Amino acid sequence: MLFSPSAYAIDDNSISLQQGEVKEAGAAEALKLQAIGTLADLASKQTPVDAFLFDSSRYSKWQSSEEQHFMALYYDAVTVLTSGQGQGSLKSRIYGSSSLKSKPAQVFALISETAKYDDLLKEVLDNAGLLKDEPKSGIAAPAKHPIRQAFEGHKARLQAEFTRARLRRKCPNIESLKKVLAEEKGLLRKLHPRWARINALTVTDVQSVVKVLPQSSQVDKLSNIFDIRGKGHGYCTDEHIPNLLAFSPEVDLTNTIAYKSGQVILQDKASCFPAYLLLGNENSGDIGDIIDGCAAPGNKTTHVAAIMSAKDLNGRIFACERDAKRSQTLQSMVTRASAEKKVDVLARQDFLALKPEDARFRCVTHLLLDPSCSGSGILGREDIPRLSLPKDPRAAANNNSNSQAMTQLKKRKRDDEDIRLVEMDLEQDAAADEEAAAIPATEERLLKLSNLQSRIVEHAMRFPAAVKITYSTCSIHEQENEVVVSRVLASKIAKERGWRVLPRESQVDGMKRWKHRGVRNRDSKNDANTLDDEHLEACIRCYPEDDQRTMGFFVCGFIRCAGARNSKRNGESTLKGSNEEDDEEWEGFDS
Ligand SMILES: C[S@@+](CC[C@H](N)C(=O)[O-])C[C@H]1O[C@@H](n2cnc3c(N)ncnc32)[C@H](O)[C@@H]1O
Repeated sequence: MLFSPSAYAIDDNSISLQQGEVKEAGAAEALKLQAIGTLADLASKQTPVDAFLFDSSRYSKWQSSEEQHFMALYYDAVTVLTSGQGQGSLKSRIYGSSSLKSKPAQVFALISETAKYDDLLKEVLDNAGLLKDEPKSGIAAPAKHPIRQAFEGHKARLQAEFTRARLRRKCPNIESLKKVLAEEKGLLRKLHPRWARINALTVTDVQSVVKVLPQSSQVDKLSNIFDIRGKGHGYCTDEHIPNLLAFSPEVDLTNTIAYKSGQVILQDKASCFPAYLLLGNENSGDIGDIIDGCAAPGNKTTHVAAIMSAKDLNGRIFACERDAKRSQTLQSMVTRASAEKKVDVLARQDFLALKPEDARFRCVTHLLLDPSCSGSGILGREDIPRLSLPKDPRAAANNNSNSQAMTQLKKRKRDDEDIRLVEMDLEQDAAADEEAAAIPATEERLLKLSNLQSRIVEHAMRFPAAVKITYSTCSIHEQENEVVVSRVLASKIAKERGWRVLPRESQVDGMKRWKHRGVRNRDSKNDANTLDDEHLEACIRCYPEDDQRTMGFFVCGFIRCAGARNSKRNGESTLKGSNEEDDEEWEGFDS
């Protein structure tokens, strides 16, 4: 029997195997076949699962190291799926494994992509009777590349069955087949757009950029970007965040000049909330300098810079990052977004070690805090597959002897290489975030995280001129969200300095209109969420896989009451140039 679709269930971004099912003869080999097909699909980036079926010859020319890389990747996938069933989610099994030769992110992407097409592959393989012919050891053969050889041996039969499977679904072409398969699996409901923020630091006219992007026709509803029935995908302008566009996930913007030159930044919609909430409503008189306390890889930092530029605000942005490697990514991202003139990267700097009374931070009025969290809102790679694959070496043979063309080519390659390095950094950061998300969110872990998160917000409240803070996480857990807000509001420093939550009615328009607000006692068992209804209204939540199609996210704004801002005890009044004559003591609010 083949690897049966009933042997696993795709649920909540994880695939869990039911014990025993995959031990059937040939199951592992069938999965290897599925893996090859899907891998071929991802490698070609233009045709779906049949890429290998129709053109397996292309892979026979590949260098052995690349072949080995491919082989290791799907052997790893088989290992993951056939061992450790019932021991945690797919993600935790991959990221927790010490025996994989390939990158965990690639193995995850391979399996989740394969899972999309397993029904079709099963049908094709079943009908081709492939495993029936090789009953003992599946389709494996002993020579150099057994799976490919076995596959090629049955190619004609597989091709015929594949065509029949397509025609049975009344699909005139591969593109429509992909769509039907996605519908069969209910994947369309789960599809996540490719969110793209147009960078106001380099672009003044959004339309001029959109014109040169793939899928440049505008659709009116978000759900219509997924409507690919022969009409093209189009893009949709977001209704909450300025300069944010949604594309179909199949649209690859990373190859465009606009992306490479930093005019377009790929950033989930929810991740755009904090900077917009922090600055969207502010005028030049309200703002001094800004600290992004936990900045890498820099999406929110560059968003802050873009809003400041669009509003013609003068302050500086201090972008603080504790981790050395991620500090480099942050610097690259700041450069790529053309934000260097506005941003001082404080590399390897623990935000908690910054001294609020340091003269450098005298004029810091706004702080954005997006600390490490459980990452439970991060969408799995089955929603956003990102797989780096070796390049087809034949593409490189396309050389030109003309020296001018060669020079241009070299330059482009250098540029591409730079982009690739930043991409790799971002990819590794994303993988690390996913890795963190794969660690079980035990009560103990959530409590530790929430302790640290509360400390970070309370530390921000100590900056003498600070008047506004946003706190955000990509977690769906109350313990890291509303509970942190409760704890912070109850803290000594918040009371002393007159901090309170930014009420919904004072929020910038797009955030005021956002429908998902804070929750109480959904998962916290310790009654630590003491927020009243008004506080909950002030909190903003995002849920993965609802009709808004964002990742899971939380953000809350804090502001300082007017009376407290003028208190001399708290340092300077609010902004640059304040005088220091008033010596009265601020006693703080009671609650
Ligand atoms: C969730 S990520 C931030 C994502 C970032 N805001 C963005 O939008 O691209 C959290 C980052 O904060 C850093 N971090 C955590 N605690 C920190 C601290 N105490 N000081 C400085 N950086 C910290 C982590 O290394 C990590 O890079």
